[in-house]
Amino acid sequence: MSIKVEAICQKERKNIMSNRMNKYKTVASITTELINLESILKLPKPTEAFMSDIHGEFNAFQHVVRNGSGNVKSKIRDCFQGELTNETLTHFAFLVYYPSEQLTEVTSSLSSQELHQWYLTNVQRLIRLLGYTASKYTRSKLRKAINPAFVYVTEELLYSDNRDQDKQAYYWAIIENLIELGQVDSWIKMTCATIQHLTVDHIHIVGDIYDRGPAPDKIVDVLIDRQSVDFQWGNHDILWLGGAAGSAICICNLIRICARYNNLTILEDAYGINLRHLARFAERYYQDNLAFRPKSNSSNLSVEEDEAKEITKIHQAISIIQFKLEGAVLKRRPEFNMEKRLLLDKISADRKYITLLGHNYTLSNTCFQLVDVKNPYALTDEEQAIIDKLVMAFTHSEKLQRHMKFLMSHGSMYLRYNNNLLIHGCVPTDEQGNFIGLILNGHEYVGPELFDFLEQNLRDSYSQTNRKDNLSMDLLWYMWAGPNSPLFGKQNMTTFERYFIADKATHNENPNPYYQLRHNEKFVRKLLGAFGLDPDTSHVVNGHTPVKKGTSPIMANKKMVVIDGGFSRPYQKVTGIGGYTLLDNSFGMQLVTHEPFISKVAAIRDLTDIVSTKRVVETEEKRRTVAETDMGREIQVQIKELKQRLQELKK
Ligand SMILES: O=P(O)(O)OC[C@H]1O[C@](O)(COP(=O)(O)O)[C@@H](O)[C@@H]1O
Ligand SMILES: [Mn+2]
Repeated sequence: MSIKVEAICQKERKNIMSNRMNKYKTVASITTELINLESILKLPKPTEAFMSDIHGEFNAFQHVVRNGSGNVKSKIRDCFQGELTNETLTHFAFLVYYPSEQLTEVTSSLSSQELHQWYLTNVQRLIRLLGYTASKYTRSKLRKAINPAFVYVTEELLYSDNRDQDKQAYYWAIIENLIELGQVDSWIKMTCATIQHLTVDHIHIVGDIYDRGPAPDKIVDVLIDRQSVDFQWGNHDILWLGGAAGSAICICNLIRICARYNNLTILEDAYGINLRHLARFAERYYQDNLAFRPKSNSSNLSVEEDEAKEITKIHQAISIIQFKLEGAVLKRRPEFNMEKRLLLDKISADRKYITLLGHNYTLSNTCFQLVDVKNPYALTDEEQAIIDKLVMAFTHSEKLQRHMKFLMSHGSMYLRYNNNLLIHGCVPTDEQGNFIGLILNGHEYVGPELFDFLEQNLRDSYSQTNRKDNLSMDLLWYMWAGPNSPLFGKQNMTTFERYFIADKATHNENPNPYYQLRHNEKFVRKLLGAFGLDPDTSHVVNGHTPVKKGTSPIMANKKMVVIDGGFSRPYQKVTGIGGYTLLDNSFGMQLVTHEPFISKVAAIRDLTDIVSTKRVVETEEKRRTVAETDMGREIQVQIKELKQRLQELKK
C-alpha cells in the first residue's frame, strides 16, 4: 500500500526537527537538548478538537472555538476551585471568550474607580489562568503563543510570585503601568486569545467549511490565525478549491448553492467577485420560479421581494449552465460511469416530460428556454461569455486565492493523526465491503490509493497555469458528484430531479454501502488496517452525513465516530442538536454536544456556552503523554540520533 501524501503538519514538524538537529554539535548543546526532549515526552498530550460540516456558520463556530467546546470553563473551574461564585466564574469565562465585547461593556458601565479595580482583579485572574493552561506546555511553546509585543510583561507577571513579599510591589507596578499607559485592553485581548489557543492546541476540520451558511470566509480567517489546524477536504470545499483552480463546473455549482441559500453576498462582498453580468443576463432570460426561490439563510434576514426575484433568476441561469457543462464532461469521460446523469437530452420537445429508465415523469418549474432541443448541452454565446468572465474573476480574486492556498497547504483527502483516521465522507465499497473506485487507463484506484490519486489530481489542477478541460479538472467535479467519490459517497447527485420532478422516488441518491458497513467493528478494523493504522488503538472520524435524531454518533464498538451534528442550520431539524465537537486529550476522547446557536448577541447576553452534554468515547487508564503521540514518536527518533552523536563526540 502506498500512502504518498502525508499531511502538511507532519511534514512541517519533520522540517522543524531536522533544522533543529543541525544546531547540536557540541557535547553541552546535545546534552541540553536531550534533557529538553526527554522532558517534553513526559508532558501531557495536548488537546485536539475535531469539527466538521460547519457550512459557513461562523458565529456558532467561533463561539465553540472561543470557549474550547466548554474546556475553557472547566479550566477556570479547576484553576479557581472554590474561589469564585458561579456567576463570577461565568462572567470571567465570557471575558476570556469575548474580551472586546466585555471590555466595551465594562468601560461604558463602570465608574473610573470601579474600572480600575476591575482591571486589577481581572489581569491577575488572567495571569493565573494563563499559567494554569500553559502548565501542559514548555516555556518556549508558551512564549511563541504570546503576542511578541507582550512577551516580556507577560513572562514577568507569570514567573514572579505575587505572594512573595519582595516581589509584590514589582508585580503590581507592572499591572498599574499597563493600565496607566493605556495598554491593558490590548494585553487582556491578547491574553484571552492565548488562553483560547492553549486550551485547544490543535483543530481538525473534517470537511465542509463552505456552502449553505453565510460566512465561510470568516471561518477560514480564524483558522489562518490559529495556524495549528488541518483540513480533510469535504465535497463542498472541493467546489471552492475547484473554483479557485478555474473549474467552470465547480463555479456554477457553488454559485447555484449560494443563490439557493441566499448567500451570493459571500461572492460579491467577501471575495470581490462581480456577478453583475450574470444578473443582467438572468434578468433578460428568466422569470420568477418557485423552485428557485432562495431559502432564508441563517442570519434570518428576510429578502426584499425584488431581490428575491433577482436571485431566483440567477439561480435558474446558473443551474442551466451547470447542467450543460456537466453534460459535456459526462460525454468526454465515459470512464466516470455517470452516463445516467445525462438528462437534458431526455426532455421531451414540448418540455413537459422527461424519460428516465423507460418512465415518463412530468416536469415542473421548468426553465429550459436556453436549452436547444437539438443540441441541449451547447452553451449559448452569452452563457459562454459569462462563464469565461466568472472563471477569470475566481482565478483572480486575491482573497479567494489566499484562502484556498491555506486550505491546500493545510489540507488533504484524509489524515492519519495520533492514531485516528480522519475522512470527510467514506471509503467507497461494494455491498461486501470490498473497496471500489475508479478505473482509468486500465488501472483501478481503490482504498487509500483512490484518495492519493484524487489528491494528486487536485494538486495538479490547482497548480497548473493553462487551465483546460483536462482529466484533473474533470476529476474535481467527479470528487463533488461521482458515484465512487470518497467525498460524495452516493450513487447519484439528483440536483436536476429535485428541481424539476415532483416524484420523490427520483430524488433518492443511494448512499454507498460503506454507510451501513461502518456500524460493523470488523469492517472498521479492516479500514484502519488498510490505511496503515493499528486497529486496536485507532478510531475513524467521519463527517458529511448528519447524525439523525435518536441515532448514536458512536459506532462499531467505539471505533467509528461521526461528528456531523448539524452546525448547518438547515440540517438541525434532522439532527435535533446544534453540532458536535470531538475532543481528544490526555484523559481520552469525549464527544461534546452543542445546543443550536442563536446569535452572538444572545450568547453574550444569556452567558450560554451552548454545551449540553459530554459523552465519553474512550477513557485512558493512565494519562497520555506526548510520548504517545506522532510528535512524541518523532522526538524519540531525534533522541536516538542525538545520543548517537553524543557517543561519536565522546570517542
Ligand atoms: O440540501 P440541499 O441544498 O438541497 O442539497 C442537497 C444536496 O447536497 C448533498 O447532500 C451534498 O451536500 P452535503 O455534503 O452537505 O451532504 C447532495 O447529496 C444533495 O444533492
Ligand atoms: Mn459533505
